[in-house]
Amino acid sequence: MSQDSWSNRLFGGFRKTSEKLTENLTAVVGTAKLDDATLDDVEDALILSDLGPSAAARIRAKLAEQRFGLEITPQELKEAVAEEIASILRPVAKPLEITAFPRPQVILVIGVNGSGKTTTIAKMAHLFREDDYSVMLAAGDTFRAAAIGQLATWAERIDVPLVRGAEGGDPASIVFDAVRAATDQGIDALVVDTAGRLQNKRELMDELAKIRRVLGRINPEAPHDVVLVLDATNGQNALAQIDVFKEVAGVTGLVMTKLDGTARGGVLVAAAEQYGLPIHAIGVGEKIDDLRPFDPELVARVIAGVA
Ligand SMILES: Nc1nc2c(ncn2[C@@H]2O[C@H](COP(=O)(O)OP(=O)(O)OP(=O)(O)O)[C@@H](O)[C@H]2O)c(=O)[nH]1
Repeated sequence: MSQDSWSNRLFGGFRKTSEKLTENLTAVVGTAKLDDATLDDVEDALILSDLGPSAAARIRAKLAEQRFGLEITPQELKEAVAEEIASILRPVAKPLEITAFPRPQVILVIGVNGSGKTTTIAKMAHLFREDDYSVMLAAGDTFRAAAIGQLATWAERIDVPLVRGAEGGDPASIVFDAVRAATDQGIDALVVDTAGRLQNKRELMDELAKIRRVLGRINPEAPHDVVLVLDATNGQNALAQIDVFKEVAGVTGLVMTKLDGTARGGVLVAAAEQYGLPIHAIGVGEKIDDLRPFDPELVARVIAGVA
């Protein structure tokens, strides 16, 4: 997809988030001087738009430092906010790169059911292939037959090999078979789906620990990545999931999905500010090419409503 059509898609996807933030910001400033009361209102507007208290305080402090007592128009305010959002997003924007040697790079994908995990796996596979990497998928979520079936449908649709077992099978043994097959076939990236049963933390933790042990026996570096998929529509609750999964699985990076059609896209900024984990990509739709590595400058402008 061309950069232009992706930015259009992004603007469309983030429309609700950006409308909410710009409405909140525009309500604050007429052509007022930036005083304490206005800064309080700006901070509140940012919190209301899900950017989180910590990012809001940081942006407020920066605005105060640069413009306190000066007149500011709504447009200037949006531009200043965009710049501060970009400075929060820039350090965490890291595309997932295939660098493992020996191959394959093993990427565990975790997240609660319904977060968009399976769809994201297919989209990630598609992105890797666009960069000429070979990909294999492993259906490590054996808890539900539907999860295996859904991954199989995607694998077929995008023509990528899939290693799967029976419902209720041992995920670690599927992952073991998958790594062996991927190694034999010289596959670059092995993307592993996992169960998302957060309700039973102990079981999930044991399951992931077992997958890690098995992987470690084949390749001490594996898994190379543990990517947490978050659903932006969950707002602040998505942040709580980072805490839990960090504890259960040792997250190395994030993908945030469903940024289209939600007014809660500001949570991306909150996640970046509060956790500092790499954000590999963002999803703005259900189609195969609706996931892209994220460009912090563009996303910041889109969120703040600066065209
Ligand atoms: N609008 C939108 N929908 C998405 C996005 N990513 C995934 N979805 C949809 O969200 C729903 C859940 O996605 P799945 O990929 O099935 O999620 P999962 O986490 O694997 O969930 P289970 O299949 O229940 O384990 C599907 O209808 C997807 O099409 C996105 O970026 N935007």
